[in-house]
Amino acid sequence: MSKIIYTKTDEAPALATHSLLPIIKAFTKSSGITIETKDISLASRILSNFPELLQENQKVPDALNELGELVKKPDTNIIKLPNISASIPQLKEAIKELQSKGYALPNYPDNPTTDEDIAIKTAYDRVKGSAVNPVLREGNSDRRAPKAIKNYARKNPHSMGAWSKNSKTHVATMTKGDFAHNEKSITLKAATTIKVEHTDLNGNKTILKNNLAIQKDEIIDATVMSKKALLEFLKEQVADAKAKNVLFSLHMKATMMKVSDPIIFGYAVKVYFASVFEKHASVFKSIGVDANNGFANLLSKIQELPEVKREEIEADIALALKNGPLLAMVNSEKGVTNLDVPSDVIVDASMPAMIRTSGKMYNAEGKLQDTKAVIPDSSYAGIYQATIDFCKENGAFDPTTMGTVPNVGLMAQKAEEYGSHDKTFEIKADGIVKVIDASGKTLMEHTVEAGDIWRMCQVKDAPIQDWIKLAVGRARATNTPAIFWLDSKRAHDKELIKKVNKYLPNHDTKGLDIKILSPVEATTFTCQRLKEGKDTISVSGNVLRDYLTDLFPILEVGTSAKMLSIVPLMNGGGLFETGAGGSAPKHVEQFLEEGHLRWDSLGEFLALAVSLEYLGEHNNNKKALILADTLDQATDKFLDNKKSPSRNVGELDNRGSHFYLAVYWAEALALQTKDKQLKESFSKVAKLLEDNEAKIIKELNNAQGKPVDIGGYYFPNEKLVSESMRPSKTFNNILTRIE
Ligand SMILES: NC(=O)C1=CN([C@@H]2O[C@H](COP(=O)(O)OP(=O)(O)OC[C@H]3O[C@@H](n4cnc5c(N)ncnc54)[C@H](OP(=O)(O)O)[C@@H]3O)[C@@H](O)[C@H]2O)C=CC1
Ligand SMILES: O=C(O)CCC(=O)C(=O)O
Ligand SMILES: [Mg+2]
Repeated sequence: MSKIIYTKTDEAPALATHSLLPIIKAFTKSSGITIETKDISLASRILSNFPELLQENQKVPDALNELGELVKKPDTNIIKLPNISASIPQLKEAIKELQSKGYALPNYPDNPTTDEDIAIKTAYDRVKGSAVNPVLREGNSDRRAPKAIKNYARKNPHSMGAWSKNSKTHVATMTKGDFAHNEKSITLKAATTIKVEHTDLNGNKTILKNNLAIQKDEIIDATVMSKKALLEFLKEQVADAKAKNVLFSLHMKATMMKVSDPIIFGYAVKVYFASVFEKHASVFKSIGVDANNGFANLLSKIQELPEVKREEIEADIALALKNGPLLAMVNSEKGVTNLDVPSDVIVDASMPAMIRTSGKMYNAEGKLQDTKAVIPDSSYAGIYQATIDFCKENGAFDPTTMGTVPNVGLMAQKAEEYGSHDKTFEIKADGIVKVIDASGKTLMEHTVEAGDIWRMCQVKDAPIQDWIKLAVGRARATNTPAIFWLDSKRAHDKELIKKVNKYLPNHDTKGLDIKILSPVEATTFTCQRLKEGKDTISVSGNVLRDYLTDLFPILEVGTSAKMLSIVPLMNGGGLFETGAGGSAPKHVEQFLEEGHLRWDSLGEFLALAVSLEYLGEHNNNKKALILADTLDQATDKFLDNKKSPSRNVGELDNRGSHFYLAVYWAEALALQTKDKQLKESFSKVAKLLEDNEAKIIKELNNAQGKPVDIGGYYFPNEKLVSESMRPSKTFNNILTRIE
């Protein structure tokens, strides 16, 4: 059977799906292809965790779990759109919305004490943060900008802010006491089962993790972020930002690093507003202010207080803001700061956006200003400073001439930091944390203090071998130099370098240019080549995969939404991610306010083409191959004719862009000669679409310019969304008539 699974997710990509999916279904129906949808939206993931509390008609299947099984099967073919990785504030909003719609869900217990509350929190924590991608990614990552996209950017460059040598923008990162400096790493010679044990100063032992199976040849690391060192660092940075008159901005990955980074974020909030937190400590405790959920949590909690108290605290906040450095803003019009919500500023997207904008962010007056970008852990922060240094020295990159940086990323089976949440702990008491194997031998140990964040990461051998193979394959296929971004001075990378040296000789690398450079050296080397118009493959671990596949695409083509993002699954199937970015909450905001959706579905078009090609080859479905080929032609024409959504209301938006893709796809199918049925059928469709173009565009554009009600945010009303995303009766009728 020829089946493609299309994921239903959240926010802008979910809205776009309501318009695009009916087109995809209509175009593939006659080719024996089934498109099945699986709902992995945040709302659906919440609901599937509490079947016992829901009425029969409210229950939803556990689609994520089903997909998690399917990705291990050889013929699976999934198109995965970006989904929300929920921070606690987002999770709470989603729960509230579902409760208001009659779903008897419990509140999120902040400080559970009873067994029942602990069980509820555990269930919600399964949904929290980046809960989807690590489950589906049973393969490594191959992300690149296709030629057509690069050519388009070269001919139609996006704006790039100029860089000045005098820019005061810089990255601030820790020089001691962080994860990078405390890391220890080993490769296991034999399979074992380990436990993680904390012993306090009185000799009391607590098992933090038990029975963790480790495979032969697996690399494990352990490290710790010192709370004291972190606080000292944050205090220095707040003072230094004030002294240098630059914006204070914090760039974390509180969504993906869902245990460690909200805690670090919370310390930044507490340090910035230290005077307020110190003066009102007992009041904050009584109303349950949780800085880890952001400054907005404080603002909303104090609403519960009597007016006099609230006003006193508000005055103290205003004073702290006046005395402290200016804060980078997420939305200056609405007064949303960089410290409001931990998921508003996510390092992979936020740093490139800043670099693209001359190294500036917005201040409270809505003006761009130089910035101190605070990235506490120094493991990867250096790549941004190196990029900033390069831009200061050489000026901004020029999209019309610059090369490209595809990435091959080690990602499979929850590799490295992005699989560490279940092994990350906020330490309760001073003492020692040991990783102990099945024979009782201590493999690694750290002296810790209360409040430190200890974590362990794993990466299995098979994914590493697959990653090296993929890197060589891409270098060979494109005859492009490949750089392994690995630091010979870092404990984890040392182990990885041994494996690269061991497994590279298994491949034919004759004539290929393959190097290992530290991330900072690799950045400078790659940027230099990039500027000269030369291409360089970055072969990186999981975190740098994430960072680099936003950084370079945003500089090269304006957005990572235009990336081809393939995950060849290790057991043979294909996971085709759409773009390399996220679910664009700002786009939903605009859509709800003015009925214009600026989401660009290019990532979906690219993913669909490779998914159809995969299906054609693996299921011997010739029609699927024709659909793939003609879709690529349609995408080329779509770019040539500039049919991407505009940012402005009243102009072509996501829906109109889908219409043009349909026109060009039908035309390409009508022109091909390999399949008579497709030719005949789509000749009629193409004609109908062309003849009705003006009418359809009018119907689509008429739907803009007014607020839209879709009956919810996380769990909108399907009918309302569908109606608002498919406002052209003429277009809808043509689609139903495709045979
Ligand atoms: N694969 C996945 O599932 C991923 C999920 N996420 C999740 O997405 C959410 C938002 O993350 P965030 O870091 O803000 O990053 P986003 O990538 O969603 O947004 C950053 C900006 O990139 C631009 N952008 C992104 N995609 C498109 C597109 N298709 N068309 C046009 N412009 C686009 C938009 O710029 P502008 O506003 O200027 O138009 C947008 O505001 C979070 O919940 C995060 O966890 C993030 C990354 C990957
Ligand atoms: O899963 C997430 O939270 C984000 C994933 C991401 O940013 C990426 O893979 O590029
Ligand atoms: Mg990313």
